[in-house]
Amino acid sequence: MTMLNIAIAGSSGRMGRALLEAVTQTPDMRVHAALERAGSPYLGKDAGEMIGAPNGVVIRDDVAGALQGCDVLIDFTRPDATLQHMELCRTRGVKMVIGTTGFTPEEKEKILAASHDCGIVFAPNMSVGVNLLFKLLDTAARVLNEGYDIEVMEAHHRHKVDAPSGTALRLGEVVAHALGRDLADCAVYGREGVTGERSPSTIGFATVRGGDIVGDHTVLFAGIGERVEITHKASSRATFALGALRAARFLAGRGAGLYDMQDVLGLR
Ligand SMILES: NC(=O)C1=CN([C@@H]2O[C@H](COP(=O)(O)OP(=O)(O)OC[C@H]3O[C@@H](n4cnc5c(N)ncnc54)[C@H](OP(=O)(O)O)[C@@H]3O)[C@@H](O)[C@H]2O)C=CC1
Ligand SMILES: O=C(O)C1=N[C@H](C(=O)O)C[C@H](O)C1
Repeated sequence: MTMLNIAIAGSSGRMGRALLEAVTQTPDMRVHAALERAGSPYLGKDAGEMIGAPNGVVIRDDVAGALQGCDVLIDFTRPDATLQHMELCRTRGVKMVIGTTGFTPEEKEKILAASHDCGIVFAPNMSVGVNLLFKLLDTAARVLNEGYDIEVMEAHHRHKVDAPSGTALRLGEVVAHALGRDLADCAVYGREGVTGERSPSTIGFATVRGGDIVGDHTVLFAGIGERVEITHKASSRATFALGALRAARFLAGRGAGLYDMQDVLGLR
């Protein structure tokens, strides 16, 4: 059995902890390094302590050092941090799984450019269920292509900093692509005041933030006399973490290039 050495960025975060737990329980992977930002109160602590299973891996902030001997860096942090980590991975040929959301189009271009030098899986949602949803949605949008108003609704925990979620935006992109539209031209992000009647060519987005909601997404097709709703609800971050580990294993056997979970799951 070949062991994969995994480094985890943002290891004390919500996804960082879920990843520590998942890697610890995976026989062909080991936690090679656990990273946090300079000044973090977690630096110097045993990473395993955060999940109640000390493992001797000390949380550190020197990313370059952590990448030595590392096969894949898994990064669920913030766009600025991910891009900094990516430049170090790029020059060292370390593969990367990027789960961070909230990138600008220009930042996404940088990820594409870096993928010419190292393998990167970049996906706003690593769960199998949501990636199946993307497939189902493509079919639904092609069938319900006239007479149905399309709205994307999402709900997340109170700590989430970006909106709409990366997943909601991808859901919108899938629908727009299936209908031959460009999301940038037809998206409506929230409504207020006297908005006028709904334009049929728009794709609307609605965002809810509260409590500990892990992540709910619904795409609504509202027609005359019927509604179709396609929904996914995540009840644990383990689903995202396990998807990220599948992505890391997928990258192990591949060269440079930009992939997403559709590639990893063979759904393309
Ligand atoms: N693709 C997917 O399947 C999923 C994607 N996500 C995305 O993952 C990201 C993280 O989510 P979540 O775990 O809930 O967030 P958290 O805030 O819980 O964790 C983020 C971690 O990144 C660290 N971090 C932030 N900025 C920096 C920096 N500049 N340098 C180094 N480390 C930094 C934070 O440290 P500190 O606390 O010190 O700021 C923290 O440890 C979000 O973008 C979210 O949308 C989430 C779930 C699933
Ligand atoms: O921040 C989160 O928590 C999540 N973020 C991702 C997104 O923005 O789509 C995926 C998941 O829904 C959880």
